[in-house]
Amino acid sequence: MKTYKIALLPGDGIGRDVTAAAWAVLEKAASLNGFSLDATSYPWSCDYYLENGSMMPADGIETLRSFDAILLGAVGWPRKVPDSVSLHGLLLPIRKAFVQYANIRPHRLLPGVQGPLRADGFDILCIRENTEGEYSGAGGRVHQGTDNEVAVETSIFTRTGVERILRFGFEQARTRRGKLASVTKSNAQKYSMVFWDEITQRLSAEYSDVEVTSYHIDAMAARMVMAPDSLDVVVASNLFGDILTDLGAAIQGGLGFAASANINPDRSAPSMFEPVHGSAPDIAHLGIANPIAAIWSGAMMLEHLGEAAAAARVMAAIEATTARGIGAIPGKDKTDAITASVLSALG
Ligand SMILES: NC(=O)C1=CN([C@@H]2O[C@H](COP(=O)(O)OP(=O)(O)OC[C@H]3O[C@@H](n4cnc5c(N)ncnc54)[C@H](O)[C@@H]3O)[C@@H](O)[C@H]2O)C=CC1
Ligand SMILES: CC(=O)C(=O)O
Ligand SMILES: [K+]
Ligand SMILES: [Mn+2]
Repeated sequence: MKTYKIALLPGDGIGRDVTAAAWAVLEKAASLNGFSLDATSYPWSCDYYLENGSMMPADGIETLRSFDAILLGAVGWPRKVPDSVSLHGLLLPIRKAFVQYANIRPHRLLPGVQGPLRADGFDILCIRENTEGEYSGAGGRVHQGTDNEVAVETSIFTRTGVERILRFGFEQARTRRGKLASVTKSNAQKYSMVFWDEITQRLSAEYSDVEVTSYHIDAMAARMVMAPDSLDVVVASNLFGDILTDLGAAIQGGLGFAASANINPDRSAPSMFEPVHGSAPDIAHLGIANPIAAIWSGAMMLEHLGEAAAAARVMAAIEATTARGIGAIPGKDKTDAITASVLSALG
């Protein structure tokens, strides 16, 4: 039987609950579809940091490299470890080291889910640049603690990095409704964002079948709320994509529904699948985290592994669950009840 090796990184807070839920669903879907998933779980997290002084061991990246894919929950526990330390100690290094440059985040209303807008049929795909830009980690602080203190954080945009994410966006648009929205702020940021717009323009000639429009990030935020139907694929830098995808999550009914895939399109290293949300300290330990975002992310993992039928089975089970009203209203159903419903809907 075909077996895929999966690294599980449950992380912190609700990351642990939703990863367990997703794993139960994925294992059952695999067995129903005639393949198996072999999990190795790593405790890398803020607790691990408090015990060991780092978010993962020095050879953590090399350990992960041998897996077919990584399933992650969420990383961060700000009461004990600064978020800048936890993020730059685990999540961001994995995305960069494995060249997971395309962060794919689908936002659509599941059956039975009522978002805050009148946006029936809301269905967009955000493509977020995932390895450079505003999250490059280039910068520093000097004269700390004095009146002369300076903090500098430089966004890095490379031709390779911008071109490959835009090409990825154009390709995705081709498989959907043929529209690409490229998001910048090139009126105010006159170097990096003008550079991005120029590359968008140049590539548009190669993808003449795709209708491409450039928007400023502020106008895009309003458009996502006021005219979401006008959008199909949205491509943006690391920071802009991060913000827009929490907005997309809100429009689709909440962070508990928003899935994501950190993809290495060349398959030269493993890709990583995780919900858009974080560790949600405000609801951790209450057993009410919505596992649908994590389960959907797991379906994206199956699709990436080439198990399209199993992925479709998981999506159908999620949709059958929300269509029955289970998990459809944030906070109403327990994590376990939603998971049980998805499991039984698998068949
Ligand atoms: N990819 C990752 O691992 C991410 C990690 N983080 C980290 O997570 C921690 C908390 O960050 P926040 O800014 O509070 O964002 P968050 O996404 O954890 O929570 C924001 C709000 O959404 C709610 N929420 C999130 N997921 C939910 C779910 N599955 N079901 C129901 N409600 C849900 C939370 O209760 C909270 O009110 C921080 O340490 C942050 O750095 C944040 C975002 C992504
Ligand atoms: C870190 C974070 O907020 C994200 O990846 O969406
Ligand atoms: K996450
Ligand atoms: Mn985010």
